[in-house]
Amino acid sequence: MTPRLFSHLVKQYRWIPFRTFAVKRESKHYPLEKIRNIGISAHIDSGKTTLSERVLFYSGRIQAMHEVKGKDSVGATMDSMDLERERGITIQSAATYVEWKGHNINIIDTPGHVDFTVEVERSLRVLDGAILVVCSVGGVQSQTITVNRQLNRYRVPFLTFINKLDRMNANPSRAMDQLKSKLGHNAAFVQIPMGLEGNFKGIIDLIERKAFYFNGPNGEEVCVEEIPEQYKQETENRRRDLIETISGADEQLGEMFLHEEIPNEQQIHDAIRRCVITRKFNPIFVGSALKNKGVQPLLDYVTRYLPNPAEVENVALDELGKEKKTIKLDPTRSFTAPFVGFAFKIEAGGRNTSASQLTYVRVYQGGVKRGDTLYNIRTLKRTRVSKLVRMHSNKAEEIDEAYAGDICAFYGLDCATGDTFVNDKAYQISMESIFVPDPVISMSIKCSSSTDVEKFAAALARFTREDPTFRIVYDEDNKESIAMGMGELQLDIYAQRIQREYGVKIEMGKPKVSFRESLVNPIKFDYLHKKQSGGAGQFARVIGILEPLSPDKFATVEFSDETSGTNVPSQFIPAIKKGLIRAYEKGSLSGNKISGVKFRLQDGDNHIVDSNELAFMLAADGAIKQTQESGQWQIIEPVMLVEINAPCEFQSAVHSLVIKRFGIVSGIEPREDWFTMLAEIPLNDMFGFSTDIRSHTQGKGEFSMEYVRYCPVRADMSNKIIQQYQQSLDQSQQQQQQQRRKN
Ligand SMILES: Nc1nc2c(ncn2[C@@H]2O[C@H](COP(=O)(O)OP(=O)(O)OP(=O)(O)O)[C@@H](O)[C@H]2O)c(=O)[nH]1
Repeated sequence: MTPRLFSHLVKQYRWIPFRTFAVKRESKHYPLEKIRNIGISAHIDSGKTTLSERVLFYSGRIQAMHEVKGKDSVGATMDSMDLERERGITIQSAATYVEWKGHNINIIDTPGHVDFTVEVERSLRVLDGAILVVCSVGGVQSQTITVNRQLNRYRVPFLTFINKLDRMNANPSRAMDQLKSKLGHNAAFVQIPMGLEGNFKGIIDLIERKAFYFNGPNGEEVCVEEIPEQYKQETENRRRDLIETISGADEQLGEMFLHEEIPNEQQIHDAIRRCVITRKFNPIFVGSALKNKGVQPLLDYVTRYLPNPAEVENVALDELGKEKKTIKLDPTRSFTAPFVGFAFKIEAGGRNTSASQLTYVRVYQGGVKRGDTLYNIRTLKRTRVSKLVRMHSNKAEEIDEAYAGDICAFYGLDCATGDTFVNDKAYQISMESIFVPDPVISMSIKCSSSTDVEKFAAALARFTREDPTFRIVYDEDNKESIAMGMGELQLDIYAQRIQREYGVKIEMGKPKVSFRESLVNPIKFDYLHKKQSGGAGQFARVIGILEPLSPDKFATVEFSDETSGTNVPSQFIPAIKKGLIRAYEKGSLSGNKISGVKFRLQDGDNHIVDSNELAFMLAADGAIKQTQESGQWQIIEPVMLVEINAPCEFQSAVHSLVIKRFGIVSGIEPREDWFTMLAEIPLNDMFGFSTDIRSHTQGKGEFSMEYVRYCPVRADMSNKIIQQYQQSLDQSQQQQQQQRRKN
């Protein structure tokens, strides 16, 4: 298939329609104070989905509970995709809502695997609060650190649920110490457990000084009793710790503490709420989702401590006017203020359905009704809201209207993830988009049979549209399509989805790491692009320095306009930037992208007639080529932070495995008869690691990893990559010559 045909097919299939099963549901109009938009986020397998299932059950949203990979083979409600149920992992974030004691809680369950991190990113972007789930055995793990970073990025208030207290070696105190030491949280218990592991009976609320038991076959009967004698002293000690910790963060309680006044229950609750909303304090709750203990009180505290949509300041950027300013959005739930909605997730559709694209929208201001006309601020295109729904996992429930603070979904909107919608074309404001990390891994991808090309293109068009971290590029040198993503698991899941959902057999190449090229030392450039071939000529000159960025910025590029005067007219700066984007696509050492450089434009030249955008674009491109010829370049690669958990007897085996893969061990933490090892290992040396770790630990070891930074590759590796690239260039040259001769 030619690249043109391929890209034509990809474009043509962008609009595959999707779900049909919307049911009509009465939408209740909640006041702002009674709304909570929350996410459940955590490291892999901490119990997010299991917890969501309990929340749905206790709130009466579902009639029966099913386990993740449970014996009944039904699977948890929020893991609706077949692959999620089979593998017992969450792949896509899923939205639902419940009513809890007069409150409307909109919930998004997110995946734990780092490969699907954009799902967490987009959810946290639109939520007002979160539950951070931590396993009482694993404590703070590598993905907990990532989630914590994401919570910080969007300044999301959160509380922590330490789960799995029924497990062997459960240790909630250690987990809390890690939250303090590893994540710098100002944390204290609000609840403590009565017993642990097989002996875990219930929880004690430190503020109310009450014991909670969860009886009945599904823990649905919450019994509140006096605290057993044996826990009374611990309760008082922990309660004191709690008040001291909050007093350090909250002015009002701090004042009382100084004057040795004893705060009452309400005053403690109020102080915690203030500190949670301002992110000064992390209250710790405990329980076991699987054993149905601790979930109902957790929900009570979600409504008590986490903010309602009006308590979180949301701003948008005024796109009109020279100086862009931020505007505070009005959270009032009415049609008075102009509508502002943010598209944070897209489902571009399955194969045999008739409705159109489903777009998840968080409403930030005003309201929207079915039939309303909206404008996409990025494209200024107008669209009609043909169908408005609320999502309950994979089920769409039709509603008539949505207001500020709601999370809903629209059918038929023409948009991309991160677009802002308004109902008044003159009201041009946009909201900050979602942080999308760059892909770190790639594989060649093709369909086995030429008859499936159309379906294959349709599948790729859909998945690249839905997931901004999944990208397809066409490699001209090797004449093949390359799928790029965040990890082997993500690409493997898409390969399986293409086969299952589109019936297309595909072949994938070996995974390849996304190497990059970066500069070693600063280098000056002075490039003149001049062309005179009859008619209008082209003239543009750019002068400046290309500098390497610091290693922490190796994955980015920067540009600075340091010109004075009019040698480079300011209207050509965007064209220069465009030229750079093109030039950075392919380095000359290995054909990989260029990054980690700063283009400092200091001077240049123009011609009154012959200078135009194209000329300056080509001049920028030429300047980069010039620096490639004369500068010293290096190849850089993504390095991962790998966390390995295994029984202590395998520590030296795991250590040598890490060293063999060129890893640098940054810490080993023993706990009971297990240890946790942290190491930085190049992603390129991680292939097949899961098989190795299993075979070196009799199947008991497990690991997770996340991207940390780009680093220069080893010298031997660098030579190998350069050699391979040169060989592939020679080969394609020979093929072209042969082709020419044939023609
Ligand atoms: N012993 C015990 N196991 C639990 C508990 N909660 C969850 N699990 C188990 O832990 C495993 C992972 O649970 P999930 O709910 O899928 O965890 P998750 O965080 O949603 O997983 P990902 O989304 O794939 O990261 C499942 O086998 C659950 O049955 C708990 O409280 N105690």
